[in-house]
Amino acid sequence: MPDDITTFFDRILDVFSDGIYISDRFGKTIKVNDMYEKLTGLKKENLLGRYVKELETEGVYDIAINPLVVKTGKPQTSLQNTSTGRKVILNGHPVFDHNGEVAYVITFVRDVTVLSQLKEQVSYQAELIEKYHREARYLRTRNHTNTIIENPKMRNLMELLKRIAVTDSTVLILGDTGVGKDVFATHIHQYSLRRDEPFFKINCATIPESLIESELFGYEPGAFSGASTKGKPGYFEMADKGTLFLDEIGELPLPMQAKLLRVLQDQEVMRIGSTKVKKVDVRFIAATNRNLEESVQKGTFRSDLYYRLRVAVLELPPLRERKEEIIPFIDFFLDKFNTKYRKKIDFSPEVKKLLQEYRWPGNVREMENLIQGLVVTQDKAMIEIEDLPNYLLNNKEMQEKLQLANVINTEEQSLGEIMEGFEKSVLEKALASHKSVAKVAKALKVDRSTIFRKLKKYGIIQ
Ligand SMILES: Nc1ncnc2c1ncn2[C@@H]1O[C@H](COP(=O)(O)OP(=O)(O)OP(=O)(O)O)[C@@H](O)[C@H]1O
Repeated sequence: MPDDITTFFDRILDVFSDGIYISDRFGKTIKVNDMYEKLTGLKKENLLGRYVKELETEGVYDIAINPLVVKTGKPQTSLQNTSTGRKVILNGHPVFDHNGEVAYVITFVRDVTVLSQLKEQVSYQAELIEKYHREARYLRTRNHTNTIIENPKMRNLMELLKRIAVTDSTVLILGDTGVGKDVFATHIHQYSLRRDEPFFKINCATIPESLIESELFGYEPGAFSGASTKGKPGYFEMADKGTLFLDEIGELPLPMQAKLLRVLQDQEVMRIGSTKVKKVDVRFIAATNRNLEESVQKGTFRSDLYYRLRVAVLELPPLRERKEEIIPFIDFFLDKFNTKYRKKIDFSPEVKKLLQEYRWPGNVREMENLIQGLVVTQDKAMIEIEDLPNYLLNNKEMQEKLQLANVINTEEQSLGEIMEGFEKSVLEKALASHKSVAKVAKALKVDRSTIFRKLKKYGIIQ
């Protein structure tokens, strides 16, 4: 007996490479082709005669578009997750009766599991690229110095650094601007077990307050107006397995301090606009030139965060308190910039002496900039005091030190000559402030005739 048209119709449907699902205007399943079974893992006999709403309620699939097609009379598209874990794209079209009413809905179903996996992979790769971009950007801005100048005073600090580095604990680095907090943070990472993992730095003072949260936590696509449609991982996620250096932590706004504390404690982050919590494994190093204890008292820094951060503290003294490091630093930077600019410039002993006496309010950074400036701008082989920028010489304290530096010249003078020079400079200073021989004698507890004789001897009075 020849097959009837209905049987043929079924076979025709089975030829399609898309899944086909036909329901009537009430949502009752009328026809399902072979490909639909294959894509969804659902059997025809379990679907035919069943209502799509029922199937949706039972969780056979998560979304049905048929009711919307019936309601609007217009084609609809949607993404459906089937109970077998596949992702399919649905294209539902209305089929009208002679009254113009929707009689059937025919839905074409296409498997996009691979496509969506690819999409996920592409967005994962995009995140990786972003991460490497940021890392490269940071490395480019870093000075390529791996040297930490070590001398007996710094050795204790270096030993502490190495001991702390391997413990994986949070570190707080304290010190004035330019003392080398950044350099020390990098070294902690390099001496740690995470040395082959990423190292990121974020400066809490330079990121606008409104952006700090999204920079740290990242965001989901379209999480807020102005957010990228792709979404973005934050520094906490990007530094996963590695180290995150939070510079100028004292400038972090209070609401962010609370959120940071939670991350430090739980090692969990949630992107803005997401409901998913992500575990991260980050070692934190924080640095500040602020007195955090004072900030805690003033209420601008959370005490719980402060105590959580100060598990291990590295306190870097200002350069003026590390005097024995000044000459090694001068030699280090001279060598660095002479090599860089192909020059052979040196400093005279007087210049070196003067730089040892200088206060260095900008610490190592100030010295680095000074030496770079001199190497770049000077042509002579030996830099003398008069070649130094005025600000170094123009303050009273420096003038006095300079005077003293000129008095003490151990290379060419005997002890007697040095002492005489010193005595002369003390007497000049005393006479300038006390104005009379009698007062100088009284202040220095020496009789008047001795003072008078010495003032004459040194030519201070006639
Ligand atoms: N021990 C060191 N050896 C070599 N270079 C150093 C050392 N310490 C600091 N420097 C150099 O001095 C400059 C300032 O250092 P760094 O940026 O680490 O200071 P900082 O304390 O982090 O400053 P800020 O508080 O302003 O961020 C850098 O160019 C750095 O390379």
